[in-house]
Amino acid sequence: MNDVLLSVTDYNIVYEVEQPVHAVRDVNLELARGEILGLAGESGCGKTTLAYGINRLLKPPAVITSGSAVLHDRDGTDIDVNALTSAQLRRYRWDKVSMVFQGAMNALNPVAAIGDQIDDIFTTHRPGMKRAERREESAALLDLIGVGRDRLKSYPHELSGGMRQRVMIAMALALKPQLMIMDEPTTALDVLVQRDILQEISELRRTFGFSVVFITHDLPLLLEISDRIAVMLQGGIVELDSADRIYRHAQHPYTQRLLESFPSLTGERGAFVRSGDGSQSNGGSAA
Ligand SMILES: Nc1ncnc2c1ncn2[C@@H]1O[C@H](COP(=O)(O)OP(=O)(O)OP(=O)(O)O)[C@@H](O)[C@H]1O
Repeated sequence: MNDVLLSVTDYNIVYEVEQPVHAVRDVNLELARGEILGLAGESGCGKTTLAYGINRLLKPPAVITSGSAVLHDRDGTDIDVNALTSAQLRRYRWDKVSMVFQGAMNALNPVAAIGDQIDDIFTTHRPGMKRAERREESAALLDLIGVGRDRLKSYPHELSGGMRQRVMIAMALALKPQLMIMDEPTTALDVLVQRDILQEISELRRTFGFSVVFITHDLPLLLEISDRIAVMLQGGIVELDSADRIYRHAQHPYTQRLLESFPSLTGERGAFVRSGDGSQSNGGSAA
């Protein structure tokens, strides 16, 4: 099996408005299977546009003007994302690649029990599954993500924001995708809740082997959870390296400035010193 899950090559996206906005510029990126890649950079640098491109969620006036995104499926086929027809897209999204947005928890249907909402994904995408199997899978997902199967019959308003966001993550995991794109998935949540959820995502990807593209403004948080970090500036990736090297030896002046803008990183060293194996740091505040 190819160790690379996704190859993005010479990728450009333009919003074709009166003054065209070149939102993604000549991006080249290879995402490894099982890797957590952090996407950092200030507001407007093109992070969401790039993620939408990879998931074919862009709408006019956005146009992919050149380049390609290829997903190397675990079954051995290469999927040219730009070329997918709408029927193929239905299988690609959720099945191969899923996405969790900031505030996704508010996208839950307020008048349906969460168990039924997870069940719906299986009904749509796995029509061969029997009702009892769907129920068991939904229950297992709620256990997995720390909500608990006893909540199957709960309605969204009966759950905290953190629990609702966990339900959205459970839904994103339902079909065992190979890539999860998370766009500020925990920004709206309390810092401790956020940490618990991120810890679980990190463990789950070890168990299931999916890759994560994690988008956030919160560089300290990215340094903790990412294997590698890509730093974007004005649509381009200016630096891409292991989180550890970004933290200790950032090369690009913009990355250095970005690090300096977080006093918790540049003040007393230690708060965010990552362990030698590049995994979890010894904690520190991302607040
Ligand atoms: N529909 C649109 N029409 C024109 N320009 C757009 C549109 N959507 C986004 N842009 C522009 O594209 C650029 C990239 O935006 P994008 O939302 O991808 O950045 P971002 O890094 O994700 O920002 P944020 O962190 O604030 O979400 C910005 O200059 C933005 O103003």
